[in-house]
Amino acid sequence: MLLSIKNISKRYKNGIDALNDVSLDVEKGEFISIIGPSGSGKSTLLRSINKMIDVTSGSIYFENHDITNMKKKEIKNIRREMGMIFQNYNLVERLTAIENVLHGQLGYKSTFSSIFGIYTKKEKKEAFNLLEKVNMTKYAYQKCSELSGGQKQRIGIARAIMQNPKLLLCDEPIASLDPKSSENIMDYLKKIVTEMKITCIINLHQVDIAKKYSTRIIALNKGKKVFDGKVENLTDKIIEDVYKNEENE
Ligand SMILES: Nc1ncnc2c1ncn2[C@@H]1O[C@H](COP(=O)(O)OP(=O)(O)OP(=O)(O)O)[C@@H](O)[C@H]1O
Repeated sequence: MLLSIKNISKRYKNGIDALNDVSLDVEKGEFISIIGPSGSGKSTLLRSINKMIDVTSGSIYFENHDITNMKKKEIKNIRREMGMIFQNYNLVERLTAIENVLHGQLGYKSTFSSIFGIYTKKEKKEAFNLLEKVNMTKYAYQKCSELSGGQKQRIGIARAIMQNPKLLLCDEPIASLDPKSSENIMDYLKKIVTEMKITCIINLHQVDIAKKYSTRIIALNKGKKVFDGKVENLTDKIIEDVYKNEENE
């Protein structure tokens, strides 16, 4: 088991219950989409997994280690194992595409090497290989501020994979993209994680995309898990129920 979440709840300081007794087990190699209306707790769930926030109760196990109450130093080690892809890309805009991909290695470097951007030949080769996988080699030396959204997200994928993660967490990776670029990004993502056998959990607004690419879908509503199963079991009726109260949110 790669990840095991047992009965987690999250109450923010303002009293909002963002997660309510959520449990799930993730096996290696799964491609899981998390769907649900705005405010249902999707981002909170991902942020709990990579320890950006602490849960209020319950436990999280990563590779059978209890990571629920980890200290800061240990969290750094865990984060190396978990790549992140963001809606707003989180690239360093003034740096080139290849420099951003190399940044994926920062978690493994000494402070000295990271400050001076010192990378080995092997790391540079690996970064170029990844640029090739997302078909961005010809933009290697272009500043990220000059790239389109879809191109930026391709760099975001390469950077996350550069980190050599066991788990890839994607928080609305296509929410800022048009439908064509969205499919393009999902194609690259799916191809790379399948090829490299990386487990993937992805927050998505688009149910059709979730159905097309996932091996399993989890639906949240008001912080509760209301569906967890194979794509073929996610009926239109269930989808309707999951999103029923969205207009009231
Ligand atoms: N840092 C925070 N402090 C207080 N409340 C928060 C915080 N982050 C999220 N919330 C609240 O927790 C609930 C769940 O939010 P979350 O962002 O996890 O939902 P989501 O499903 O990812 O939504 P969206 O699809 O709109 O991104 C919402 O009611 C939100 O307002």
